[in-house]
Amino acid sequence: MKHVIVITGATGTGKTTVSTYLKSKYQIPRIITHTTRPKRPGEKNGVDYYFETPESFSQNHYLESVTYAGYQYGSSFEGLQRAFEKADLVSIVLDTKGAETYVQQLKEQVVVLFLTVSRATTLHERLRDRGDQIEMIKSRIKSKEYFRDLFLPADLKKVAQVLQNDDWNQTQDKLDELVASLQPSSL
Ligand SMILES: Nc1nc2c(ncn2[C@@H]2O[C@H](COP(=O)(O)OP(=O)(O)O)[C@@H](O)[C@H]2O)c(=O)[nH]1
Ligand SMILES: Nc1ncnc2c1ncn2[C@@H]1O[C@H](COP(=O)(O)OP(=O)(O)O)[C@@H](O)[C@H]1O
Repeated sequence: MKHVIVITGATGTGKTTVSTYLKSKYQIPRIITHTTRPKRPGEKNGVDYYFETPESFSQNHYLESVTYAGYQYGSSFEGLQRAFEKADLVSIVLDTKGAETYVQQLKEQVVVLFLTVSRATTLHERLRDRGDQIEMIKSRIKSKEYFRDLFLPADLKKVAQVLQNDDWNQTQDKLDELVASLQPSSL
């Protein structure tokens, strides 16, 4: 059976870093999602996201879509299919609302990884160090979606694995264990 690792949690907890690690170490492709958010420096269309206008965003077929801090984000059926053509185990980075929908839609095909850090102020520092514009950081951390995603939603408690991403070396060890548990012989 094909599986999707859904990586979720608040902005700055390390979701993209985790998906990049899974891709580079284990060739686990990431489902590329669509957004109307402006590109950050260094981001590439078709690699980090499919960057859309509000008009082009509405043309795709979504398994789920959300508004997050004023921009639209959505994961298309085509994106999921493209990733499954490459591998039986793939990942996707979603807000917690998207993670809930993925669990409802794909059920036991989904493995949820909820990322946290022990101090929320660490997240602000990470966003600044990542090079996000100060105005973007301010509006992001004021958004209700940012606050919501600091906590694991009740309906994901039974299915999610919580990963505290304070120390990157420890996180890598935990990811290595997770991937080993998902190898075909263990499933
Ligand atoms: N539900 C849903 N969330 C998404 C999708 N694509 C990205 N996200 C989430 O949208 C939020 C904002 O993403 P982004 O602007 O890239 O900020 P970042 O989390 O700071 O890197 C994050 O929680 C992402 O995980 C999607 O297709 N669907
Ligand atoms: N364990 C960690 N320790 C220190 N910095 C980290 C750690 N994990 C990720 N980062 C850094 O924090 C920033 C935010 O990570 P990112 O993966 O972009 O988060 P998200 O996708 O959840 O918004 C990036 O600059 C990343 O390199």
